[in-house]
Amino acid sequence: MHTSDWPSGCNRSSFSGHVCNLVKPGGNECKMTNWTKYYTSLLPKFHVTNYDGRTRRHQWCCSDVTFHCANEELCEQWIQVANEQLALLTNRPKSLLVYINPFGGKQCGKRIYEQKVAPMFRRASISADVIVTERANHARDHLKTEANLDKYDGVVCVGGDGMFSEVLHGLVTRIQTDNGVDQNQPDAELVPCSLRIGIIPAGSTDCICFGTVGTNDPVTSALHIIVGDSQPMDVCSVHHDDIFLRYSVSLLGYGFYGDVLTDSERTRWLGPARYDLSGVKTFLSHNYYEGTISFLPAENNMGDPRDKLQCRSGCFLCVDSAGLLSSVHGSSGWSVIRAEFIAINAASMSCACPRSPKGLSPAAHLADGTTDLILVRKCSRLDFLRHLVRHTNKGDQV
Ligand SMILES: Nc1ncnc2c1ncn2[C@@H]1O[C@H](COP(=O)(O)OP(=O)(O)OP(=O)(O)O)[C@@H](O)[C@H]1O
Repeated sequence: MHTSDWPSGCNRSSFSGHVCNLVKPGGNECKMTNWTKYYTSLLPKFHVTNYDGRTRRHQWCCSDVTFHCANEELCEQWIQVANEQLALLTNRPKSLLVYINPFGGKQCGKRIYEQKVAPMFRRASISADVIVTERANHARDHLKTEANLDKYDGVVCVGGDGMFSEVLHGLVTRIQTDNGVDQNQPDAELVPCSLRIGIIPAGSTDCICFGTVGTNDPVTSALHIIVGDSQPMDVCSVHHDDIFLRYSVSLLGYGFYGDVLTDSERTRWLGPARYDLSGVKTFLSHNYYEGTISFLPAENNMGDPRDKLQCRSGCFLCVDSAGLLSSVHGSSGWSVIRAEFIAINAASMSCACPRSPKGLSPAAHLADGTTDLILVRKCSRLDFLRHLVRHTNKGDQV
């Protein structure tokens, strides 16, 4: 609504903060003799749409609620109280640093942000500093060295899993460097990061967004960010000979999935279809790898790979993630498996995505301090194909 539509006598400065619009009475609704103010806000009034589709169940959309008031004074009071209540919601971000990958997925990141997300942030009075990345690792390097993190309540990445990974690496590395923690030490205790990372899905798979929110919808993600939702996640570090390699929050894949991802990078120009092509090529090559896996079996954890409930934002088990992490012990010692493997996978979350709506490990928890190890030993192509097909349509992958 433009300011020219406001009723005369209505002073814009008195309606600052999260109160978004005041609109003049009009249309069929307004038959009152006194002039009436209509107050439309982005108070946390949204509703879950009643789609039946399997990916649309978790979709949120904005809903405007109009309050009718008989006199101006009362209306002013409502607005004041609404603003006061909104100011009390300290978990809502006020200032965000946004990185957009213009080349992720179908190369729509910039448009998605400008057309769908930015207007919602504006309505919610969130200020955003936007950086459109100019090269791979631009966001990571900026966060590591340059970004003034004190200015922000959170960092948002507009892109896919690769962009999320960049932001995660940049942020975690910056916090450790600032606090003198050596990431090369596998048992170093990392300093937690107070900034939250939001994801606006604009990539090819968007597995981390899908696995946490339940849908890949930019509007839903923007609303989660606006209302200050947060979800802790297990972050797993990968080291080789006391050298830190990288962090992973979703799938750590050696063998089949590692080969698919490596091959798909060569055909990035194909967009999301590159995963299908690389998947077929890698499947036909039927490579297997000899290896030794050593792992500490988790004990006392409450989740089970055959649990029916999928862990999402707000999971009761993952609420106390720090407590869970310290209570998960492998007291019975290391287990060792030596074999020939087609795939060695460690899933720290379900790894659900639109192609595999339940994911590689449907019941994996987002923040229970454990990872689900999925080992596929050397087997026939047909058996491996059966295993792959199970990911796309079965709740029970075992
Ligand atoms: N401006 C840029 N030019 C080239 N590459 C970029 C740029 N910005 C980011 N990248 C890189 O592009 C890679 C892929 O980006 P992103 O994850 O957003 O999309 P995607 O790979 O299509 O989606 P997904 O990871 O969900 O499959 C990231 O690893 C990131 O480092």
